[in-house]
Amino acid sequence: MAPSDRPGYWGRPTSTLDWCEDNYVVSFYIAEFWNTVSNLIMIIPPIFGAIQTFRDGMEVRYVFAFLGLAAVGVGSWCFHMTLQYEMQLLDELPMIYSCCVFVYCLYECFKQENTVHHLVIVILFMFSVIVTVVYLQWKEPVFHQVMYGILVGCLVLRSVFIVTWVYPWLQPLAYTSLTVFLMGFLLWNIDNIFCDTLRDARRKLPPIVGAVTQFHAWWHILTGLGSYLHILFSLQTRTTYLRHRPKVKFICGLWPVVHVETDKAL
Ligand SMILES: CCCCCCCC/C=C\CCCCCCCC(=O)N[C@@H](CO)[C@H](O)/C=C/CCCCCCCCCCCCC
Ligand SMILES: [Zn+2]
Repeated sequence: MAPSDRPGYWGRPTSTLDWCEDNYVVSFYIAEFWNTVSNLIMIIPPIFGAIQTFRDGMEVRYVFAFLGLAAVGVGSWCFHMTLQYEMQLLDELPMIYSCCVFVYCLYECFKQENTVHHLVIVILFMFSVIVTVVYLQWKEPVFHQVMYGILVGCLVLRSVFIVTWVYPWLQPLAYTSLTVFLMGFLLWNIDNIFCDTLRDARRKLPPIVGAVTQFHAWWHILTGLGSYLHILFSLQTRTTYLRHRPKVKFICGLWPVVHVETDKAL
């Protein structure tokens, strides 16, 4: 049966990008199976992070940071499942918006509690609007990638400043986040550059190799983890500055969360 006749087929791909994973191979209902399910790491932990942050009475910007990451995960799930252009926007535009929230959190971490810096908000809002309008007109993925890269570069510079000059003891968390993120970026590039070789290898080798060599899926996992750790770093910086005595705990001895004691904790 041709893919277009199968139940669950979402229609001819209309996205401007189609990744290296072969389409509709694992499931009739999911165009890129591994690229889709790997988004769970970007959805589930940040939701718990948002709940914990809300319960601890922390500033709402950190709840938005966690929810922004979860929104990227949901958008990315929809995109890889369908390969439809509208879903691609649901994946890529929230990457810009949530990164702007991260930038705001990290550049405003040494300000009085619950103060709002309107100028920074206006600048980041204008940046988001301009990127959105230009990208809707000029459907060039490299434009989106460069804009996203600029925001990540701002986060890296600010993180390095904080752990060099203010809180050196946060270096392990900051550099783990950065290393994990950059490893993901390396695999994202390998997946794009060596796609033909990877596809050939997958066809000749056992199916398990096909699953573990989906480097775009690994990019989701590593960038999801790196971004989550980045929010923890940002939260740790902020709560240390506010003298809220943050504690990093490991759920099941494995998964890191920041617990904070504030007067507003529920
Ligand atoms: C100091 C640590 C920095 C951590 C920064 C974390 C910022 C995270 C912000 C938002 C979360 C986004 C999570 C990424 C989800 C990816 C979803 C995805 O795969 N989307 C694709 C479509 O499926 C989309 O087309 C992919 C775009 C990839 C763009 C890659 C550009 C990366 C640029 C990295 C530049 C590094 C600069 C380093 C400077 C020293
Ligand atoms: Zn993706």
